[in-house]
Amino acid sequence: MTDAIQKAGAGTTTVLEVQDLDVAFGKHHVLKEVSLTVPQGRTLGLVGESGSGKSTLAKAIVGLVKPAGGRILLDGVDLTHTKRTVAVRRRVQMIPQDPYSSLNPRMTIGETLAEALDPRRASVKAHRTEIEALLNRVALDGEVAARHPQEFSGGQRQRIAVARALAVRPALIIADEVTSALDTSVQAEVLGVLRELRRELDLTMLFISHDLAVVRHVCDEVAVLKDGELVELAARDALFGEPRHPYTRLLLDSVPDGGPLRTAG
Ligand SMILES: Nc1ncnc2c1ncn2[C@@H]1O[C@H](COP(=O)(O)OP(=O)(O)OP(=O)(O)O)[C@@H](O)[C@H]1O
Repeated sequence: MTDAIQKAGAGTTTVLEVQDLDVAFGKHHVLKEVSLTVPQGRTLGLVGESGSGKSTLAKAIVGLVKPAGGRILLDGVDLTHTKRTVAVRRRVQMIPQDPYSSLNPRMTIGETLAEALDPRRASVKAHRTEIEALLNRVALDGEVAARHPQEFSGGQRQRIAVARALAVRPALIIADEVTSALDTSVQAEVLGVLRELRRELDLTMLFISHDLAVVRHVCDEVAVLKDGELVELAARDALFGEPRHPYTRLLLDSVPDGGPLRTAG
């Protein structure tokens, strides 16, 4: 870590704590001693060029990638040394990038949400009220529960994916490029829903995006990854107003309006 990194959220409960995380694929060292925290009710943005390691960090947190070193703590429990039981996996919910492949096409929206609410008793009938409330939370009508994912637009599917993540009542939501497959107007619709939910439900979120404008719109703090190293972590306004690390300044200079980042390669 460099001295450009400011500790965020002092004095609040920490939900996610990543300590000196190392991930390697063979000889390729993809994450190098990454440390960050996400306090309760806050959204941390994670930005960086393509290949900087953003998705790898998300995968390590949900247990899809095994770290070579360091620790990941969720509500103080060390996930790197804990068996990923169903109960542990439910504590972190990922909203993936692709709304077209993330929902099971054979299940109705109601069945998908019922399963997320209660895997042991995934009955739409038993959970009808909660399902309707979840759909309303993401600005959808309760009657969509009877329909299948392929009947919806990309933005609607992404809102359904948000509802499914909420249904699990996770400690942490990881949103990995949730708007990058969507048109700009639809992006705004999904981001509006997320902002509203954060306020109403006190959600704790790691929000991964290569799009600085989106991050500025949604996040409280922002972490900058460069070639697997965390070079800066600061409150949103500080990062956008007075970036301390030269690489952050470079990223901001390359997009004066805060628009999408240019990617490497
Ligand atoms: N399973 C894997 N095996 C080998 N290398 C991998 C694997 N997954 C990722 N990598 C490599 O790790 C590096 C970081 O990839 P990662 O997907 O985490 O970057 P990213 O910042 O999320 O990029 P993007 O914005 O393009 O999704 C890349 O060089 C990638 O090729």
